[in-house]
Amino acid sequence: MMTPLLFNLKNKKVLVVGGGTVATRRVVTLLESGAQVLCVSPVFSVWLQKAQDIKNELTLIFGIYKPNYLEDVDLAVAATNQEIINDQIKLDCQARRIWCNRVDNPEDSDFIFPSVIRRGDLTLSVCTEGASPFLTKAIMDDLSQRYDESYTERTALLRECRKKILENKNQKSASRQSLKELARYSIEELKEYLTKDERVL
Ligand SMILES: C[C@@]1(CC(=O)O)c2cc3[nH]c(cc4nc(cc5[nH]c(cc(n2)[C@H]1CCC(=O)O)[C@@](C)(CC(=O)O)[C@@H]5CCC(=O)O)C(CC(=O)O)=C4CCC(=O)O)c(CCC(=O)O)c3CC(=O)O
Ligand SMILES: NC(=O)C1=CN([C@@H]2O[C@H](COP(=O)(O)OP(=O)(O)OC[C@H]3O[C@@H](n4cnc5c(N)ncnc54)[C@H](O)[C@@H]3O)[C@@H](O)[C@H]2O)C=CC1
Repeated sequence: MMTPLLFNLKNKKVLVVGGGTVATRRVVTLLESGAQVLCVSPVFSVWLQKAQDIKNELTLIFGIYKPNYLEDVDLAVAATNQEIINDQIKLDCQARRIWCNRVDNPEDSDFIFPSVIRRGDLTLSVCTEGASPFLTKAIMDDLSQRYDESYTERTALLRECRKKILENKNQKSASRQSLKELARYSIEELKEYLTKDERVL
C-alpha cells in the first residue's frame, strides 16, 4: 500500500529518462509543479522538442542514459521502454538515495503518479496502484463532471471566508461551526457572506 502525500516540487531538480508518450506526460506534470526538469533520451516527442524552446525549466539531453546524470538530482523518473534500463536507473538511484518512479513497475517504485484533477486550490487525485489505470480514468471522468470548473471559484471564496473568520479573534468558539456551514454554501451565498459582517453568521 502506498501513502498519498502532496509534495512541493518547486525548484526541485528532477531527471526524466526517456522521451516518449509517458515521459512527456511526466514532464508536463513536473513543469506544472515548478520543478526543474532534465530529460535524457536519444529521441524526443514533438511536444518535448517544442517545449524546450519556450520553457527555461526544461533541458533536453540527446543521448542514452548514464548514471552521471543523477548528480544533484532530487527525484528521478525511469520512463524508457527498456526494462533493463529502467532496472539500472532504479538501482543507481537506490545507491544515491534518490527516490525513483519507474513507469513500467509500480511495485519497484518509491513513488507513483496518481491521476489528478485541479480546480484552483482543490486537488482531486485517484490511484489504483497500477491495478487498473482505465478504472482510474473512468472514475476521474465522473469526478471531473461532479466537481466542475465552478469549484475553482468556490474554493477561492472559501479561502477568503476562512481568513475572515480566523482573523476575528472574538469569535474563536464559533469559528469551527461557521467554517463547517460555509463549506455547504453556494457561490452566491459565499459572495453574500463576504460582503456582510461576520456576526451575521
Ligand atoms: C503506476 C502507474 C505509473 C506511475 O508510476 O506513475 C501506471 C502504470 C502502468 N500503466 C500501464 C498502462 C496504461 N496506463 C494508462 C493510462 C494511465 N496510467 C496512469 C497512471 C499510472 N499507470 C500509475 C498508476 C495509476 C493507477 O493505477 O491508478 C494515468 C492515470 C496517469 C498518467 O500516466 O499520467 C493514465 C491515465 C491517462 C489519462 O487520464 O488519459 C493506459 C491507458 C492509456 O494510455 O490510454 C495504459 C494501457 C492500458 C493498460 O495496461 O491498462 C502499465 C502497463 C504498461 C505495459 O503494458 O508495459 C503500467 C505498468 C504496470 O502496471 O506494471
Ligand atoms: N505509466 C503509464 O501510464 C504507462 C506506462 N507504460 C510503460 O512505459 C514504457 C514507456 O512507454 P512510452 O512512453 O509509451 O514508450 P515510447 O516508446 O513512446 O518511449 C520510450 C522512450 O524511451 C527512450 N529510450 C529508450 N532507451 C533509452 C535509453 N537507454 N536512455 C534514454 N532513453 C531511452 C526512447 O528514445 C523513447 O523516447 C512502456 O514500455 C510501458 O512499460 C506504458 C503505458 C502507460
